Amino acid sequence: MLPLFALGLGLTSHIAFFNNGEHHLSALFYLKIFTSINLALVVCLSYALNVSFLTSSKLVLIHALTYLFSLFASIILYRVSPTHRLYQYPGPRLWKISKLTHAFQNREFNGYKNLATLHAQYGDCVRTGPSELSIIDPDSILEIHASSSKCTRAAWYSMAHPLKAIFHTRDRSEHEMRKRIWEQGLSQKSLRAYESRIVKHIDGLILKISTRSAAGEPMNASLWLNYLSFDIMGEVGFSRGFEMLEKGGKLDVLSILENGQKGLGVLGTVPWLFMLVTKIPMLKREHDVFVRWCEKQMLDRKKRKASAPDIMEALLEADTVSPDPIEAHQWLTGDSRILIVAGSDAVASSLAFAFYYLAKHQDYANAIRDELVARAKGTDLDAAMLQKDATVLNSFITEVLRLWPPNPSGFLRQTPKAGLHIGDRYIPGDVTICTPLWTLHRSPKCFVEPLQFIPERWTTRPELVLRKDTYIPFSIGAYSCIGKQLALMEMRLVLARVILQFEIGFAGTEGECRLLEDSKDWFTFGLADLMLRFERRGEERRGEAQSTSMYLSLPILIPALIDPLIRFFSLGPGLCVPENSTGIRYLILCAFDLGLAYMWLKMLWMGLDATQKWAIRSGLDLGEEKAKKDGRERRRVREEAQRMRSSGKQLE
Ligand code: HEM
Repeated sequence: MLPLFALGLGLTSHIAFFNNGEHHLSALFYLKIFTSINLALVVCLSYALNVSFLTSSKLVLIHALTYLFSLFASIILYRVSPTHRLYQYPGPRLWKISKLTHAFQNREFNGYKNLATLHAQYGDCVRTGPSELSIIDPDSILEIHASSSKCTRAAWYSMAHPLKAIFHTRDRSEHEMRKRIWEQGLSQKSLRAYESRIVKHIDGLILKISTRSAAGEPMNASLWLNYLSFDIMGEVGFSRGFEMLEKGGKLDVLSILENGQKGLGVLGTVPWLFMLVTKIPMLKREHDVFVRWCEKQMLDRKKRKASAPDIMEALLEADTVSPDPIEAHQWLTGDSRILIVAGSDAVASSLAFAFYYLAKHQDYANAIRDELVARAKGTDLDAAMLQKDATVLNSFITEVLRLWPPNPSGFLRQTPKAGLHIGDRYIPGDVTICTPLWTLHRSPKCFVEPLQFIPERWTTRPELVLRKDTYIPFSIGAYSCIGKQLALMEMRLVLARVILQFEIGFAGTEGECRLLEDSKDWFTFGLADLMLRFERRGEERRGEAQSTSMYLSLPILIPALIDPLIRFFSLGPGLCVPENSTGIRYLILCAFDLGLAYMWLKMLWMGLDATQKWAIRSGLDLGEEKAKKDGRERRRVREEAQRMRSSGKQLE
């Protein structure tokens, strides 16, 4: 009788309870309740039936297992049965039964590749979970993501619980409120204020590249770009330098970030499991270290008065007016975490893939360089000019983000209660929809020659773009990337400055570079090594230009500069200022000499080609502070290069 009761209870709890609503936040609670009830039953039965604990335990265990068997059998049968609301959608059977299959398939952090394989096999709309579809139908994008869409964020986003953050907010109005606070630190005015501070860090990278290039050493661009984006994020996010570029591998911050993120690539596919794991002390250690580290950055910033504006400023201000201090703390910790991950990881990976294509396609690097030289017309490389005039550079970046969007597995939305019509397809309510960006951006329905890297599709060959509305590396609509303009500004500044000063090539052969094949999908990319060789363009050109200039101007410079001095100190007859020239006549002749020298130099300058001019300018334009230290710095670079050569030391 009792086993029958347990069977019935399993069936009923599935139909009446587990089959409705969301349960991912309560996994640990259910586990505790189930264990407690069974322990209580052991004790009660032992007293009620007057049997030993061992006997009552056996009895309870049999019935608990019967209950679980009935519950899971019912769940599994329903998920594959024709009565299931997603039955008509094709997909692998094991994925339909449980998202655990998805997690298992992602065990090598290859989530985006798994989704691409499924779409190749099953078409544009694949059932990737009991209640989940992955869709790359071009007609679905606006329906799912545009501001007018009725879809909201899926259960996946509440994984940071109990922390709160803009990225983890599912409620539209709450999200809108938080977004308004974030926008203050990312307005056009703020971006303009960040620019020079960002350039300072880019100069730091250029110095490192110069060192390596002078020593003839390759460098792991994946690593150094990570350091750079992390430093920039520290600067504009928290007004503090993490000094990653300076200290390099000596800091383990990146491994904290890496360990905190990794779990998402596998367990992120099963939100309830992720929540469970991040609640169990033994298992949540890595995750906790990461969250605590982010919290510490936020608390440090809270104590300091920043000398310049940053993104945290508005968030901290909102904190002071919040009525609930605990909730305010959760918001700040959660948002700091998002700022640290989103602000550094996505830019680093986009830049790494950009450098890969620069090394692979030297002709694009040359085209970008020529355009920058022509458009800038001798002015500085500021962000506004790059955004407006650097068409080739911008099309290059756009194409990199098409082929390698930093969130390759895309993002998840949930259909409204009433369901969603996409063309003649009906998707029931409360279904999770995944938009796998990597696969979508490579769909032949959206782009001609979709697997080829062709930046011209965004400029001179628009016929290669079939569906522009499917290009969404930053997402679109209410939940789209709030840091898009900051990210693009960083990318443009880094690429323009490096391309102007260096030739970029693979350290080995292109085939030896495994960036595209071996980078991991941790929701963002865990980058594989990208070993590049940089060759300074400015250095030898500047040398050339300067020595030619010195050589040609000597005949005029010597009399022009020395002669007046000779006359002034009455050291003897002048070379070209006549001996009897005094007073005003003397001054006029000196001015004439100097004017002549200036014209000579000007003519020399005009004789240089545009790239040589840029090389000289960018060499002189490494920031005020550095310009002062230039001589010292170059000596240091030479010495470091010498040391590395003699010891054969690899810094990475
Ligand atoms: C190339 C670089 C970047 C790319 C491709 C990118 C892409 C994205 C995407 C696709 C989303 C939406 C995800 C979703 O809805 O699930 C997003 C959200 C977000 N991104 Fe970025 N991102 C980049 C850089 C940045 C930077 C530099 C910041 C720094 C502030 C940033 C901050 C954010 C934030 C705060 C959100 C959450 C927005 C919200 O919930 O309203 N991102 N990003």
